[in-house]
Amino acid sequence: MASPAQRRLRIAAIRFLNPAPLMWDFDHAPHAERLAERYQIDWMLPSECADRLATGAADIGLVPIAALAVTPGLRILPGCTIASKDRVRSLLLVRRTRQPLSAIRTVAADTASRTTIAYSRILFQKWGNAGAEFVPMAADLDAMLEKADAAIVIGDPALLALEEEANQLERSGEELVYHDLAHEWRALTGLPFVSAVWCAAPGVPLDDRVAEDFIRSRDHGLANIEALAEEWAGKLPLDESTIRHYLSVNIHYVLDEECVAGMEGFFEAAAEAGVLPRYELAGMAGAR
Ligand SMILES: C=C(O[C@@H]1C=C(C(=O)O)C=C[C@H]1O)C(=O)O
Repeated sequence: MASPAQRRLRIAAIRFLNPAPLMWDFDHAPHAERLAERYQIDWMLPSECADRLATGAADIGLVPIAALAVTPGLRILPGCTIASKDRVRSLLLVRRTRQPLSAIRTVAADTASRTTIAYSRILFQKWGNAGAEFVPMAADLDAMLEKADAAIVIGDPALLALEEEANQLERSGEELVYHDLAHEWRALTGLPFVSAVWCAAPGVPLDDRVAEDFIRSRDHGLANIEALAEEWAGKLPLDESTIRHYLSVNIHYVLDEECVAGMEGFFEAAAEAGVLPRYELAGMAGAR
């Protein structure tokens, strides 16, 4: 087999809307052709990105940060993130209005997620409900709420569930509360909600060019939000203004000092709550 230095780097990418700005150069002229010589992109759910890096089936991946605490040897590429500094819209806890957070016994937990599930376990403890049981399920709000008291959904299915909020009441007759988990986290901790970062698997040789390719792609993506809104309005039943707001306000793509502090706060809280093994970010500096 060719060594990683000889073959293309295998990239585990997330197939939701939110990473679209990070992926711009890999998907669009004039850089896509050159990058395709160095990188092979595979599209999948966030939890699968974590699994691929853990098993060595990918070289670099957009990895839910919770995976850092359970996968030895992952290295964070500087500069890029999927984070949110307040409302995110696509990380939802949905519960029945009549059942308060402290009374929820079972939570259907989106199998696409690693990070949001860990944040939610911490939040449930902070809400005085350490006993809530998390049951893994595919993202399908109606099916989840049939099986469990509440549901956590992330990514595109969450954005669509929020759009459907009004119809949902009509369809099921059940009044639901939609908690924006990034907003809840910010309200309780004052920290941004960091979901994912680019990571390299153990043993994968990294030169500066790799980090530069990803940072440049992010910058080009952020300069092309209008084009992305138009492009994605054809792929998802969302209007351009919703997508534009999501990509330019709800999601934050720069792994800056505040996000590094957010990650440190998350790992500290997760270890204290017994949700993840203790993990220290090794002297990471935030990007500007
Ligand atoms: C903001 C989001 O962040 C995602 C949430 C993740 C998780 O919960 O593990 C992982 C990667 C991100 O794509 C989202 O998809 O809605």
